[in-house]
Amino acid sequence: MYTIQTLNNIVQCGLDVFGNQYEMITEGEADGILLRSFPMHTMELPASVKAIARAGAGVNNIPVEACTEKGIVVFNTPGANANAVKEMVLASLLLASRNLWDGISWAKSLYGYGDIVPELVEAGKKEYVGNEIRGKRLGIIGLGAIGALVANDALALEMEVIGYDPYVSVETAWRLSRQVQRAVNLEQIFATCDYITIHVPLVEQTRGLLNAHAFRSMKKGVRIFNFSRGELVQEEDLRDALESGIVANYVTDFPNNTVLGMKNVIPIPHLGASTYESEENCAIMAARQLKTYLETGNIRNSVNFPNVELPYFGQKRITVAHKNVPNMVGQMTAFLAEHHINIADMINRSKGSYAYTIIDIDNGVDAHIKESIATKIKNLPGVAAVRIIQ
Ligand SMILES: NC(=O)C1=CN([C@@H]2O[C@H](COP(=O)(O)OP(=O)(O)OC[C@H]3O[C@@H](n4cnc5c(N)ncnc54)[C@H](O)[C@@H]3O)[C@@H](O)[C@H]2O)C=CC1
Ligand SMILES: O=C(O)CCC(=O)C(=O)O
Repeated sequence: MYTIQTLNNIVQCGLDVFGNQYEMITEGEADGILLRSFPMHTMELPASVKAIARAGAGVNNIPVEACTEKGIVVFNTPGANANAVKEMVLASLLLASRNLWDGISWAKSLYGYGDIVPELVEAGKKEYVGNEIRGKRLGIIGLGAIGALVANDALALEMEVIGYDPYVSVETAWRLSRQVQRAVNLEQIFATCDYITIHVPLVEQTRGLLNAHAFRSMKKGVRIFNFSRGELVQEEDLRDALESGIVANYVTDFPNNTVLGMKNVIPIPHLGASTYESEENCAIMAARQLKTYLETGNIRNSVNFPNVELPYFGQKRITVAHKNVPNMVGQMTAFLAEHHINIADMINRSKGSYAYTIIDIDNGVDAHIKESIATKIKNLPGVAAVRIIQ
């Protein structure tokens, strides 16, 4: 029996993945945590927690580094909500270009004028003339799951597309149309684009990516779209750029009180991933990854540990989350050798400064011996967490 704590509303089809061997709780000690945008940074993590699954892409709401040190595996759901965000970006391109936000607000304000409303509409519509997006240049910062989808569809809308992503993955590169131009630096995007959309994670390196320096390099009248995270944009610098007209519109999925007070901001209440389809995709994927990890120790789509999969058929298994330093595996297997325990299968993978090892042992080993070996491994310097799965 495992316990899962949910920190946000998770759609039922995701919860159904767990089945009757799981207890779902909203408070208390759990083996796994399932969440969306709940801010976990100030939360006390019980020692019982083995894994955290984010039903979504961004993990800036989770204390990933602290989790890694404790051997807690953090998962996200890459690509599961990318189409939802892409569609929102496409809608926003038109929303901002055609002055739809102001035009619709004005049209609604005509309620009560009676029969002259059509006349007022025709007389007033000249205030809301916009631009077409065909032939305009779109700059995409971050060509991951979302950025790549936006790039390909913007080409289909006959935009010229240029992307910047120094870390683009091979899979994404394969999915990208060859017509997407490659920027070698951000300046190339800033200096030449009519529209700029950001699709990068919020990390220290990207915080304040759009700042005074960036705005100064941009074409006057550029329209900016932020469906990634509010903190990627330096707010006070944005205010100046909006006031001076360098930025014609800022469409953001992350409104706060400061940004709401700025002119030409189009605020959207974090609806990028809010489609029934994407909520289901994310919840199911997150739940499956969490369940698989708890039951088999196999890791798929973790942001802090490597992908590690060894087929599991109910055999005895030891899993170890540890630092990526020499002789870790040697020391672990030495403990098994001391007790004459045969290793049936084994795998070790690393990701950055951490690694993860799965050791399958022959059946028939006494429980107390397994516990004693697990304790010895746990006490090795550099080991963050040990589990025995049986
Ligand atoms: N508004 C919403 O509801 C949603 C927001 N998001 C946000 O969008 C972000 C991106 O999501 P995905 O495309 O699914 O993630 P992803 O991980 O597939 O793509 C991110 C891309 O950014 C690139 N990158 C990282 N640092 C960069 C830098 N300094 N300069 C240029 N490129 C850089 C990476 O190489 C990667 O290709 C998420 O981290 C999240 O914050 C994601 C889903 C929903
Ligand atoms: O769960 C949500 O609606 C937010 C999605 C999001 O921001 C993400 O996946 O990074």
